[in-house]
Amino acid sequence: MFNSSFNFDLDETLVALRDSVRQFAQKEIAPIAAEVDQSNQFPLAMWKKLGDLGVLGVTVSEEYGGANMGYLAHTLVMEEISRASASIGLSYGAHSNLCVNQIYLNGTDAQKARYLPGLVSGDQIGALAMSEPGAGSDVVSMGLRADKKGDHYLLNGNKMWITNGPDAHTYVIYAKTDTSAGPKGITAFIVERDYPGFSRAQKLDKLGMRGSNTCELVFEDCQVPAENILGKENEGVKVLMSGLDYERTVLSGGCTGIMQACMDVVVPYVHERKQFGQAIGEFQLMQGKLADMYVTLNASRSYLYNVAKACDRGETNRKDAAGVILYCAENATQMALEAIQTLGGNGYINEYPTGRLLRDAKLYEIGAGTSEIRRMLIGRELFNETA
Ligand SMILES: CC(C)(COP(=O)(O)OP(=O)(O)OC[C@H]1O[C@@H](n2cnc3c(N)ncnc32)[C@H](O)[C@@H]1OP(=O)(O)O)[C@@H](O)C(=O)NCCC(=O)NCCSC(=O)C1=CCCCC1
Repeated sequence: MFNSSFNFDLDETLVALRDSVRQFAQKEIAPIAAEVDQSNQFPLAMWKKLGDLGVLGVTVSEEYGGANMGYLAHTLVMEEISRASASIGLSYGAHSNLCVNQIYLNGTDAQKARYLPGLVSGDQIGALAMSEPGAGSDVVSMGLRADKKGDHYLLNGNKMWITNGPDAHTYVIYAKTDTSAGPKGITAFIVERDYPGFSRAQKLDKLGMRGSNTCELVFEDCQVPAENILGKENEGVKVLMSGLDYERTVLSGGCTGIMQACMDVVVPYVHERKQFGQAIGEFQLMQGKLADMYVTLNASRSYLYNVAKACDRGETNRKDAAGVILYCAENATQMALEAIQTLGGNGYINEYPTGRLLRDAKLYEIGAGTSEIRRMLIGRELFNETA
């Protein structure tokens, strides 16, 4: 393992949190990373272990069992778990940020009391569903309908590519309560897996992140009590958009975790691997690769930790949330490619983790908004604010 001595101005509490999660992740998660990838299966016993570690509600107040440590802390946890296994990191992020944090930020006291303790302890698993087969980048055009019938809503339609979908007990779902009102007709709901009319379709067979379970969700006259609206009726776009800013920030820790995992493989390898009578790390071209990886990881972390600190100050913004994940995700993919190149023939066989790191990294250029959507959001905002 390679740990940089540069500490990015993290205070003692954050360093202690990062180090304890690192210790746990290297002991409990790293040894099963290849296995969960090969088996295409998240290890369900991990949820309780993460709950016992106290990291499933990092942004949640103590009242609901959380650690109340904020977004930078959450990002550091995401990074250390993803460094050990990007798949387990992704499922962790979907549970703790997309589901738990959305309920914490937008829920009523009754909703928070009902759902958060079980999700934070790891007894329950959480997911969030926004994308649909026909609404990915253009998520606001979603077709899942929610029609009011007395004291409940009837949901009809599908959600697609849902992380933790096969296993979750609690889902944050976005649906159209007014199909003629565009973004002003979207409502967020909390859906429990046992609600009548709700089902999970088959698990998806993905290129990477194979240890993170993903599926399609099906709603056929699914009955959801009106009290399960998260936020206000027809104001779900606010929940969705602000959630994306936090999601893009915290999930960027998945990218820096993958970059760190690349360093963890490459640094010892250039010492051990001998060619032309010497360690390949003696060659300047290899030292150049090391230098580029180190600087790229530091630059990514610097941007990320600063955006996470802005979230902690209540100053999150769409441009930098999109910016940080754009930068970190593309760097993670490039770094995984360089790690494969550095290991040569060994980098290309599955005995080494580099191929998995590349397959896992690619997800972050697509999920939580594609690179193209991120560039569009940043460029449009920059152009408009400088007009
Ligand atoms: C969603 C998006 C940003 C939409 O763009 P447009 O240009 O239409 O957005 P725009 O015109 O800016 O806005 C629309 C309306 O919305 C209002 N509003 C915006 N922010 C807010 C806010 N904060 N509060 C209240 N209203 C807001 C805005 O006013 C507008 O309404 P109006 O038309 O004026 O009536 C889009 O660009 C995007 O980003 N797609 C990727 C989705 C995407 O990221 N999925 C990923 C899902 S998959 C996923 O997350 C994971 C995958 C795998 C791993 C786990 C996570």
